[in-house]
Amino acid sequence: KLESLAYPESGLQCDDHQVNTHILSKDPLVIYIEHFLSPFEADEIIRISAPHFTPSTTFTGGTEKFDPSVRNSSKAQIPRTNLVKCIESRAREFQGWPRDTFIERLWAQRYGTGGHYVHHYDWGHAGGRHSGRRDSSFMVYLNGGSEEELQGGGTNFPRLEPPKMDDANSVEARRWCKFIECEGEKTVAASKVVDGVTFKPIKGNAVFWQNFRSDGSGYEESFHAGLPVTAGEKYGLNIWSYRHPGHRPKV
Ligand SMILES: O=C(O)CCC(=O)C(=O)O
Ligand SMILES: [Fe+2]
Repeated sequence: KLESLAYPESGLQCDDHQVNTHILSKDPLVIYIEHFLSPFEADEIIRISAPHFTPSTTFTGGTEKFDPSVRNSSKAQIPRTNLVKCIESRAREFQGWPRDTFIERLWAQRYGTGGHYVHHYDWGHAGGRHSGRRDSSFMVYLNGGSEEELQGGGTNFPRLEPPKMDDANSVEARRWCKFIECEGEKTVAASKVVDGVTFKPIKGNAVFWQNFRSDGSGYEESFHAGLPVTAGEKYGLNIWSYRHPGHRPKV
């Protein structure tokens, strides 16, 4: 992991950027972020990633494998343009510039119809002889929001408790059902019904969550999946924050 960190650049100039945050859970911290990227930024990430896509792999017991039954998508390491560096910087700022924590080089992901990523943790190698850990994750949606463009492909957390909603007309339901799948929606019927909370892929929006407690133990609630895309194509952006106490960039 240490080889693939994107160190912040001093003197980087970025425009101010505003997001809307919706807290789904405080422990673990899980936040749905509206407008994490502007539509222009989302399009630009897709454009500069396009030449770099290769089949996605997974790691089991230290070996890299391509297994479409586990993860069926393509991934691209994104070139570090100024726009990308500003998004890295935004992701650090969002978390309060945590100590000893670095953004990993950004990856774009593309799922075709039928593409998916089964339930997993983003923990990577934690503990043992590895003293670093993938502390937090952002899943940023680069497209989606209309049925013509994309159906299915939500990000599901089976162990998170859905927000309390007394009825479909409550303040909570009217707020949340824009961003998570609610009972009776077509989107749920299109894939199979799954437990927990499923965030909708909507262009520019993101889900942020914490993978570890401060004592270093992993959150079981951070277990998640990219549900199958049932129509169209889905583009996502992964932003992982790697915490490694004592690590400093080489100068
Ligand atoms: O595509 C998604 O919604 C989730 C992707 C994911 O979990 C990952 O890339 O680690
Ligand atoms: Fe993941």
